[in-house]
Amino acid sequence: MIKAKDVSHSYNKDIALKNINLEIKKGEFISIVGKSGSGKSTLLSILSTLLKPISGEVFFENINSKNIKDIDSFRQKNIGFIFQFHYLINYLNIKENIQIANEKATLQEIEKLLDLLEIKSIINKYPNEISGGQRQRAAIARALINKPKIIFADEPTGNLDSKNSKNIFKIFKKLSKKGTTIIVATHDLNLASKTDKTYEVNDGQL
Ligand SMILES: Nc1ncnc2c1ncn2[C@@H]1O[C@H](COP(=O)(O)OP(=O)(O)OP(=O)(O)O)[C@@H](O)[C@H]1O
Repeated sequence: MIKAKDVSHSYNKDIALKNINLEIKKGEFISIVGKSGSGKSTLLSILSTLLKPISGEVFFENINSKNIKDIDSFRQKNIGFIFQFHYLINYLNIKENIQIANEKATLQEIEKLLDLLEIKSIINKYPNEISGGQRQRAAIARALINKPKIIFADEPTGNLDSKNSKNIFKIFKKLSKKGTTIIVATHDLNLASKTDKTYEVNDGQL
């Protein structure tokens, strides 16, 4: 489903990634670990096509990411993003925050998703009225409303305690069992051990 071929990247003259080769299959739940500055976020940004590598290629179902038009449309339809900070909009309630990602989403679809994430009761609450774990789950709901085939999550539990972090990984596991491909960068080796496969980035090498 996702393939990286000889991917290297540098910022100015600093090499961030060296010759990465990687293949991720449909429905796999993958973690990327490594110490701070090792290149996890850079790899995630390149794999998700948000960042163009200096050299090498990334493919999604055989679409080369160099094919900007096709890849933009693929990204829009098929990829969901979750970040360390939730980026919910404070003056919108949770339902409205989710509708921002998909204005055609029905109340029934939103409720079903919130039910899956066990936060149905907060649908009319505002981000500053709920807990950090609930906010992150709401951000996951927003990423899921378009039914993405692939989810990229960069340190999604970075702001959460261990109980909430474990819950988020349980949700990812559930989604991957239903066929969603999930790629998570984390510094938490315990959480990484819950995924199907873990890759370590060390000084830009996999
Ligand atoms: N926008 C940028 N400009 C210049 N250098 C950058 C930029 N982003 C990352 N780097 C450098 O690239 C290397 C890899 O950074 P990256 O953010 O991918 O690591 P990381 O493993 O995600 O780190 P962390 O766990 O701290 O988020 C580091 O040396 C970093 O300083």
